[in-house]
Amino acid sequence: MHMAHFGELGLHYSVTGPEDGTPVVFANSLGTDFRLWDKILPLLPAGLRILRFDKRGHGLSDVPQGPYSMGALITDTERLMEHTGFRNSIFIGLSIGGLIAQGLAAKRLDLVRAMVLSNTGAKIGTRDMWADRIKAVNEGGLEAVVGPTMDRWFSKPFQADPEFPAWRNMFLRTPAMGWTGCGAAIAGTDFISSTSGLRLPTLAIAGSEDGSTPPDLVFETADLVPGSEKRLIRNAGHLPCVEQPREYAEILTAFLRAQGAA
Ligand SMILES: O=C(O)CC1=CCC(=O)O1
Repeated sequence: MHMAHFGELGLHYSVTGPEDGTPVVFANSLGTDFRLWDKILPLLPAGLRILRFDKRGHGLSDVPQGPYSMGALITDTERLMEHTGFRNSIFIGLSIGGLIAQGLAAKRLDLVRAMVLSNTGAKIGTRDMWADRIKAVNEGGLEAVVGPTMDRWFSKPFQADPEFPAWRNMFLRTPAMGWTGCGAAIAGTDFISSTSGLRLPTLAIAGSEDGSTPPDLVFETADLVPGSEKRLIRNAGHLPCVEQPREYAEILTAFLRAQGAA
C-alpha cells in the first residue's frame, strides 16, 4: 500500500512490474477505485510497469473539500507520475480517467506517448445533467442515484451476476464529497478543441450497452485525433473491463504491443 503526499493531499496508488518495464498508467472512472482494473491486469503481457491510483475523493485517497476542477485532477496525476517515475507512458483512462488522459496529453506529451480512451468523451453530459445529479447526491447521498447509475454501468444480464453487488458497494462507499467534487470537474470540462489538436497513437474502446458514454460519443471523440483506432465491445456497459475482461485485455494487449510494449 502506497500513499504519495502533495501538500495537504494524500493519493493512494500501486506500482507493479519490473523497473525497466514499459510504463503504463491506468486511470479509473467516477465512483470506482483502482480495483476496477483487477480482472484485466493478470491478462496483460508480462514486463509492463503499471501505475494505478485512486483519484482525489475516491478509494483510499484523501477527500478534500469540493468542488474539484479538471485542472486539479490533471495536476494530481502529473505529480503522481513524476513522483513514481512514470514518463513516456501509455495512458489508459476510463470515463473521467479518459478526460484526464486527454487533458494530460495536451499538457505533457513527455508523460503520455499513447493513450487509450475507454468509455469516455471529450465532453461528458451537460452542465444541467451534472447539476441535477450533484443536487440529488447532496440531498440523499449516493443511494439517491445508485439505481440509474448501475443501469448505465452494467448490462441487464451482468446485474444478475453474483459479482454485481460488490461493484454496487464500491460505488455506494465512494465519499459523497469525492463523487460530487469530481462530478463538478466533469461538468466544467469541454476538451473538444484541445483534443482535436492532439497527435499521438490513440485507441478508443466503447461498450455496446454503455448508458454513460455511448459508443457514438466515444467514437466521435476518437475521430478528433487523426489515425485513432476504434473497438466496440458487445454485451458490456460503461465498464467493459469488468463485464468482458478477456476481450478488453486482448484489445489492450494488441495496442500495447503495437506501441512496442513487451
Ligand atoms: O455515473 C456515470 O454515468 C458514469 C460516469 C460518468 C463519468 C464517469 O467517470 O463515470
